[in-house]
Amino acid sequence: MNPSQGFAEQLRQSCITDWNACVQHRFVQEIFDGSLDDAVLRKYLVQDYQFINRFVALLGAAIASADVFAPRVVLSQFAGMVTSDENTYFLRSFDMLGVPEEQRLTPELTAPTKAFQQLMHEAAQSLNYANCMAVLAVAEGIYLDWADQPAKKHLPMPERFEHAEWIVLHANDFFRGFVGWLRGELDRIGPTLDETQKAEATHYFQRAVKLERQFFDHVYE
Ligand SMILES: Cc1ncc(CO)c(N)n1
Repeated sequence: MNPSQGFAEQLRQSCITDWNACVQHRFVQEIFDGSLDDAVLRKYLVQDYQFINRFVALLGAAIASADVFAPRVVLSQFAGMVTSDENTYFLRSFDMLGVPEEQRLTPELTAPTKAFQQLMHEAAQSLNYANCMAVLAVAEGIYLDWADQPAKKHLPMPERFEHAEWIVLHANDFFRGFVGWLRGELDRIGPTLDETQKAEATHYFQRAVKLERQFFDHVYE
């Protein structure tokens, strides 16, 4: 690892192949050009709603384990967005795609969804701020990087809200600010960690990046 980079960028560089595979994924190409198959989108959203469930619990653990008040405020405001605008996006998309109640609440979980839930559960249970922030920085950092990429900036938005809104939820000033803040927090806490804690947070980060890639891949299987 290159110590002249901050902790956040060192972590990202340590899994750059999988990170970039997510940013350039077929799912991303197809959501931007509106060609995403409804069956693929439906599988993705049904599984992702179960991801979000644990993700909000992980935000709670990060709020609980933060060292000072300021990060609790930022994380709480982000939790507010996920449980309002983002939650209603899922519900409106489920309505549009005709997803029944049982698929919204208790679908059969796929292997990547289960593994991601397990990872977030472990990070939350550790009640260790660095571990929680490592997983959050992956989940939100990859989503910012695919949704907000310069190459896509001048494309017209896809027509359907199920496509367009999923992009805009991850490419707006609030989200940019939040992800920049997450990266800054990792840079702030990285140098305070001993080698054991640093290795643990790194492991969480790397597992999360692998799972992000598997999650995108598996909606096409
Ligand atoms: C799998 C996955 N990773 C990250 C995000 C962004 O919150 C999401 N919605 N789903």
